[in-house]
Amino acid sequence: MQGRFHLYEGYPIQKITLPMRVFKLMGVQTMIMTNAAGGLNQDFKVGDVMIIKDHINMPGFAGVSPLCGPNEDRFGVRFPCMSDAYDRELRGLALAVGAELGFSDFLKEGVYCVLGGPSFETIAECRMLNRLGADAVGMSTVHEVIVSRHAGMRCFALSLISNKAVMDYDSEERANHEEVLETGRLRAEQLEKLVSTLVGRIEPNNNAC
Ligand SMILES: O=P(O)(O)O[C@H]1O[C@H](CO)[C@@H](O)[C@H]1O
Ligand SMILES: Nc1nc2[nH]cnc2c(=O)[nH]1
Repeated sequence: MQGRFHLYEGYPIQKITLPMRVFKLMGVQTMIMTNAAGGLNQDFKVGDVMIIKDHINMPGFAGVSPLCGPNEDRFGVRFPCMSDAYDRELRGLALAVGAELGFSDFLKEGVYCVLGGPSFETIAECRMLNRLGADAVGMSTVHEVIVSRHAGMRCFALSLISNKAVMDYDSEERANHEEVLETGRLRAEQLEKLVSTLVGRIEPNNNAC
């Protein structure tokens, strides 16, 4: 996909994730997703690329899930497991490929937290999310992962740390979308290289879920 749909654009969550079911019907077995996210982990720098190892689904806590409603049995079970949402093998492969490409300095692993947006977080919200165990915060990806996993597709996802979440009341920094876009432009080539090399290393017969 070029781009994606977001809750903050007003789309129902089932429409946001409809493409995942189309991919499943087309025979796709592995989903690779990328996003831009604010860095909550104080060790992260702008421009770091975080391999997502787990997520915190804030809208899910409030009952906003793409799987709400009657279960579509032809895709998956009523109560899908999420403790293995981000494929361990692909994460390891991505770290190895990143090292080979000389990207280890900016390649990290961590937990992504999704919020509804479109407002960026307050300082108190950033502090809370960090204490809850989130390393990065954004407004996408998790809904797609949930529907992909429900349908038995493997998931791999990367967050580009496009800005640092503001955690300090004395800070003059302000989250803004221009910085998000600019960081994306600066890392685009390396991200493309990382993903295309990774795709070339995925064994077709490794894909069975
Ligand atoms: O998650 P993606 O769409 O990559 O982008 C992230 O960056 C945008 C905000 O700057 C929001 O869309 C947020 O979700
Ligand atoms: N929620 C959220 N989404 C983002 N996308 C890019 N940066 C951010 C951020 O700081 N917060």
